[in-house]
Parts: sequence; structure tokens; C-alpha cells
Amino acid sequence: MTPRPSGGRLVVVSNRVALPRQSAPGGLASALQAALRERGGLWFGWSGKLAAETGAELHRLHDAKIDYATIDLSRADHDSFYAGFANGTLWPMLHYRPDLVNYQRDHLHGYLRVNELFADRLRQLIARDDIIWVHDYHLIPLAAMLRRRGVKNRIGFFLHTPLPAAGLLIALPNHRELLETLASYDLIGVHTARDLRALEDYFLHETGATMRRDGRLRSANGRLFRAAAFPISIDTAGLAGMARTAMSNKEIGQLRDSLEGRLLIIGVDRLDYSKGLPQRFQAYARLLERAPELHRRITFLQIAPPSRGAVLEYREIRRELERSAGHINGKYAAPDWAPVRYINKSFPHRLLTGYYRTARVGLVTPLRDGMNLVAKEYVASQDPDDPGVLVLSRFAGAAQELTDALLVNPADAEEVADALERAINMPLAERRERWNAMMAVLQKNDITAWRVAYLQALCR
Ligand SMILES: O=P(O)(O)OC[C@H]1O[C@H](O[C@H]2O[C@H](CO)[C@@H](O)[C@H](O)[C@H]2O)[C@H](O)[C@@H](O)[C@@H]1O
Ligand SMILES: O=c1ccn([C@@H]2O[C@H](COP(=O)(O)OP(=O)(O)O)[C@@H](O)[C@H]2O)c(=O)[nH]1
Repeated sequence: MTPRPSGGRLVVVSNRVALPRQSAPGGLASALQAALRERGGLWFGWSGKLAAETGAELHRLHDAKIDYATIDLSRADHDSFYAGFANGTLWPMLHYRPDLVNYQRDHLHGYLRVNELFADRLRQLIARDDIIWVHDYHLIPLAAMLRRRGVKNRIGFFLHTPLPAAGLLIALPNHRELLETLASYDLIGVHTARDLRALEDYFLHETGATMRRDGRLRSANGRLFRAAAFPISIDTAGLAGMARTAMSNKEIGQLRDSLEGRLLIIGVDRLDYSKGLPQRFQAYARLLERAPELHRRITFLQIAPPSRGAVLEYREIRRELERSAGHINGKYAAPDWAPVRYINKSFPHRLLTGYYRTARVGLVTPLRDGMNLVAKEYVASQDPDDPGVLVLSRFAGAAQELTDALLVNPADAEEVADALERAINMPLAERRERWNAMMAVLQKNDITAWRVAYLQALCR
């Protein structure tokens, strides 16, 4: 029997789950929480905890229209699936960093084993009419495994990272066995037209798939599926409202007082090498070096909660940034002024939105980023009468939509320093004009529009 499409329960599956009252910064968790809060449904994934055995117990919880079902991972599965293959192999590859890829066959086996376990548990939870929406590179083969277990429901996939060109993807050992399983989904969503081109190109030229006249792809073994771009977004109106009320919070007042009239530049990123933080610090140092008149007039606040500490590169970048922040302050600080405030802690949106609104400049300079929701949150949080300026990397998916930001190449310290200077000195009329244009984009394509567009396409 054909499943009833749009009326069915929504079952979201992702490795990271935003459990109530648990803080785990990351765009996937923020976005899916906003999407599910409205639509309701079941959210299945990793509990974020370790246990003796993977998936031995299913933890159930209900909160604000969302049913949560989560499982723990064993230490060995966490190390091979999450830290190993997902974040030690796939993540660097997907972020154009083959030099950082650490491929180990036992990590791949762990990855496949955890996907099989996810398929087993999920199989027991789904009903015939459910619409299943799987998220991200941790779970690429899940649909193929569910299909083998007889699941006939609509199953969609969304990739939250960039997708590099086929020429790079083929450097991944066993790439075809893994990536071809994507054909078991009914719809593959990516953030941008560039990611979509890369996906189609890979399927057409590396796997023998063909493109039909109706736009669907036919895999080498005859399965029909679609691929399309759906740029993820934020709860624009909700965050704008939150930013307005945040300004009366004690913590925001404390930040404002501490600035003593200086202009604030803000960066908010998970501590990840893809976010271009060392390059950002260098660009800021370059600005201080070439514009002494700005000393004491500006302060750079970088919020960088630690992430994926089980992976070596993440521990190394943490050390590198501590050195870099110390070096800049050592060189330029005065007894009453520190040019950099560097914080390895995570903050809730209730405060972040107020920090964004306090900042004259939002500095978002990843080397590669699927979307980058921080860029969008910064814009949504601004005061319409006196908005700040977004300096944004061309290599974040968000740059495709936020074309009125000051777009930069994050690897060019001089160009980023130029943009910072321009942002600091930008007249109010130009700030308003740019902000209005970006806000119009975010009001049109908010998180609801993203969810509705994706699910409509999946159920078509
Ligand atoms: O779950 P973690 O390992 O702690 O990492 C956090 C998330 O990082 C990545 O987020 C991506 O999704 C965002 C929303 O689409 C997007 O804006 C951003 O560019 C991506 O980096 C990762 O893809 C998620 O799976 C992680 O949960
Ligand atoms: O201290 C923090 C730092 C970040 N975030 C959130 O984490 C998400 C980061 O998403 P983004 O798409 O920018 O990058 P990702 O971390 O997913 O790669 C955004 O919603 C941030 O507001 C947060 O809640 N607290």
C-alpha cells in the first residue's frame, strides 16, 4: 500500500539530538529543534551519552510536541563511528581538507555497525504512514539498511555540510560503496546549488546514474530519486524577538558596561578547524597592526565552545588559538584594554542574541561551511534602527543568500582587515540598507519555509 504522504507523522533521525535542557551547540540541533517544535513528531538519535553497550536501552521523553527516542553509544562505537569515520574521515573530506583525512578500515566498520543498529531500533519505532527524514553524513547508508529491512516509507536525507566536487570525493577509500547508498533515499537535500552540482556530477560520472527528463536521477541499479537544494534557515521572527528582550538581561548590560563605548566585533563558532579561527585571529591582528587609531576603540569577542575533543585536530586547534589570543593581547593590550576576549564556553540563544545585537560587526569567516546559522542569527538579532554589519566568508553556504554582507576570502588577512575597517566606519544609511536587504531574505526563507519546502518535495 502507498504510504499517505504529507499527513503522516514526521520522524527525524540524526546523530545529534537537542534534548530538552541539554546544551550542545551546533546548527543541526538548533534548526531541527525549531522545525520539530512547530510540526511535532519523533526525533531519534544518539543520547550524547556513553554506556557499556550501544543501543541496549531506548530512552523515551516527551516535551513540547516532540517525542524523543535516543540510544547510548559504547565507547568503542563512539570512537570508531562518531570520532573516527564520521568526524575523522568524512568531515575533513566534506570540508575540502583531504590532508586531514584519517581513514581506518575499523572506523568504517564501526560506522556501518552503528548505522545497522540505528536501522534495527528505528525499524521498531516507525509506522506505515511515517515520513522519515534522516540528517547528515553520520547516517548516509541508513536508508539502504532500512530498505533491506522491508521499510517502504518515504525516506528523505539532508546533508548539512558542503559537498566537494567529484574529483575530491573519489579520494575517499570505498567512496562508491558508501555514496551510492544515497540512491535508497527518495530525496537528497543539500544547502546550495554548488553542492547540488557536485552531487549530480558524482552520480552521473562516477556511478553510472542517468538524469531523466523529469529531473529525477536513476541509479545504476534502476532506483529513482531526486536531489535538490534547500538552504536551511532560522526562526527569524523568534530570534528577532528574543534579541529585543535580551537587551534587558543583566548579562547583556554587563557586557555593554564593560565595553565603555568601544565597538564590539563578535565571532561565535564551535571550535572547529573548518571555521577559519586562526586565520580570523591573524586578520584581526593585521587590523590592529595597520590601524593604530582603532586601538582602544574596538574589542573582539570570540565565543568558541569546544567540540569533538576526541579528535586530535580539534585538540590541536584549541591550543593554537589559546596561543594566538595570548599573543595578540600580549602585543597590543593596555592596562585598561584587551583587544581580544576569547571564551571556550557555550551560551544559550537567550544570551547570544543579545550579544549579537550589542556587536557592531558580526565576523563569520569559515574556510568552508555547509550553511552557517550564526551568520543568519547575527542578522536577525540586529536593532533595525542601528544595525551592525556582517562580514562573511564567501565559502559559507549563507553567502549565497546574504549577498549584502561584506563578503571576504577568509584566507586573505588583508581583505578581512579591509572589510573590518569598512564595517567599523560604515555610515548608518548603508548599514540599514544592507541589513534590510538581508533581513528580507531571512523573513522569506525562515526555518518554517525550509521545512515545508523540503517535506513537500519529499512527499510529492
Ligand atoms: O554534533 P556535533 O558533532 O557536536 O557538531 C555540531 C553540528 O555540526 C555540523 O553542523 C552543520 O549544520 C548546520 C545546520 O545545517 C550548518 O549551518 C553548518 O554549516 C554545518 O556545519 C554538522 O553537520 C552537524 O551534524 C552537527 O550536529
Ligand atoms: O555558545 C554557543 C555557540 C553556538 N551556538 C549555536 O550553534 C549553532 C551553530 O550553527 P552553525 O550552523 O553556525 O555551525 P555548526 O556548529 O552547526 O557547524 C548556532 O545555532 C549557534 O547559535 C550556541 O547555541 N551556543
